[in-house]
Amino acid sequence: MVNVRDNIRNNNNAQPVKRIIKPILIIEDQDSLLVMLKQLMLASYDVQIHTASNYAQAKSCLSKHRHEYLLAICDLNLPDAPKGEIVDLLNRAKVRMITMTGSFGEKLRSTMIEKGVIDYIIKDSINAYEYAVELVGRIDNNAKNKLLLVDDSATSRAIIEQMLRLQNFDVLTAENGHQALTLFEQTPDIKLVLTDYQMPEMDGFNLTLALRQLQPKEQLAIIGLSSTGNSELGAQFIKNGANDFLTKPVAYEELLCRINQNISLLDYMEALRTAANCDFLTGLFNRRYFFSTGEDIFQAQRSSASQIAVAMFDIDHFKQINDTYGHKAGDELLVYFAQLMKKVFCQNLVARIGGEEFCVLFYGEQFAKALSLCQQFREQLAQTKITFLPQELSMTVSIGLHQQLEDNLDAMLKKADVKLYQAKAAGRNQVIN
Ligand SMILES: Nc1nc2c(ncn2[C@@H]2O[C@H](COP(=O)(O)OP(=O)(O)OP(=O)(O)O)[C@@H](O)[C@H]2O)c(=O)[nH]1
Repeated sequence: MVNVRDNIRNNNNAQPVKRIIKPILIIEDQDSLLVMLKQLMLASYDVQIHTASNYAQAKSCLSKHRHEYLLAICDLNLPDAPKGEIVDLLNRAKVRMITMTGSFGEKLRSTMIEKGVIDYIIKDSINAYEYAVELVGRIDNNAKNKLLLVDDSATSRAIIEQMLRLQNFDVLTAENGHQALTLFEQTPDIKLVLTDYQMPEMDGFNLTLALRQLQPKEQLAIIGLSSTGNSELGAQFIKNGANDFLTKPVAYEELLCRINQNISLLDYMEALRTAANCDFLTGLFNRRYFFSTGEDIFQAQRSSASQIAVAMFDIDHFKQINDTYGHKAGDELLVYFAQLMKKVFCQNLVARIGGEEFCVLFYGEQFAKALSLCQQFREQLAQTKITFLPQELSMTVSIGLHQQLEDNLDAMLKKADVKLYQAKAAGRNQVIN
């Protein structure tokens, strides 16, 4: 649990407000603290907050809403329940809780863990409240993270699963490596695998090796579980491709710290990948990604004697749109344009390769649809009115489509570019192929 240090943090109010769908219950008898916590929560999240100043009010809230709450943040000592009875009440209502108290003691700490609280926070500074607010966001976010727990011991599996569910993770379980692999292949969005070593059919090392064939360390975290007294095992797990390891029996706080750290690292890597490969304004792939991935697709299609087509798109008179309505309006139109591209060309490689220039690579079964999809996109765009108050704006696009295979992707793009300029010269708002 956390003993929060008293250092002053910069409050960055520029951060966007995150929406939390399920309401939160705050139980606190001191009005000033209740108001402060509520304000901190509302500054960070768009969330509905219910409040209670004592045990009786909390009971009344739970009787009406207990199935709805994401969690409760509760003061342990309430005027009408001074011995922490609120924890049992929340447990009976099956509502997850973060407890807050003015004192810290080892006995209290272990009691809180035994009673299944998410976290136990000492109210010693503003940081404690900020930590609680941050934790709420993480718990809400955890529902989006799929974890696979692999252990042949039903008891150990049940204990760890309960710890993970307490933190709101989406948990899948398997009894051995084979089962885990099958589940993983059916559920590609699993983010983290927690695996025991000794299991029948396929052990943790072989599972780790097999998973690494499917996903690299930057996209899937694997944490090995090794038994106490076998220090070799941890190192072997890492050598076989695991990101981390833990000793069994697993301590709740250590498990969560390791999982959170590994997930944060994956999220960070994902953000870096997005920043490197995607255009900031539209979210489409950028020029660099288009050329590297496009070249791989080109070579694969060529070696299998498959056909491939490339289309270049350029918005008509875009400078005029910027000059008349401003750069912000221009940006909005670019975002709309990109969204429509994602929708119409969803099965193809789409990228923004310049200011108002976009590219699509058609391959596989999509090759035959290239011309009709380009026509459909051009027509739909021309018919759309985009609201940019107080005006309604519209735009058209010229498209050059090249469908004959050339020596390389670059040569195909050059041919598509020539056709694009023919489309511009012929009066714009048309596809030349
Ligand atoms: N708003 C906005 N404008 C951009 C962005 N990137 C490029 N542009 C603008 O796109 C315009 C492109 O203008 P031109 O190359 O002259 O072409 P055009 O006006 O579209 O004319 P044609 O292509 O001949 O139909 C320029 O005014 C750029 O400033 C961007 O990210 N946002």
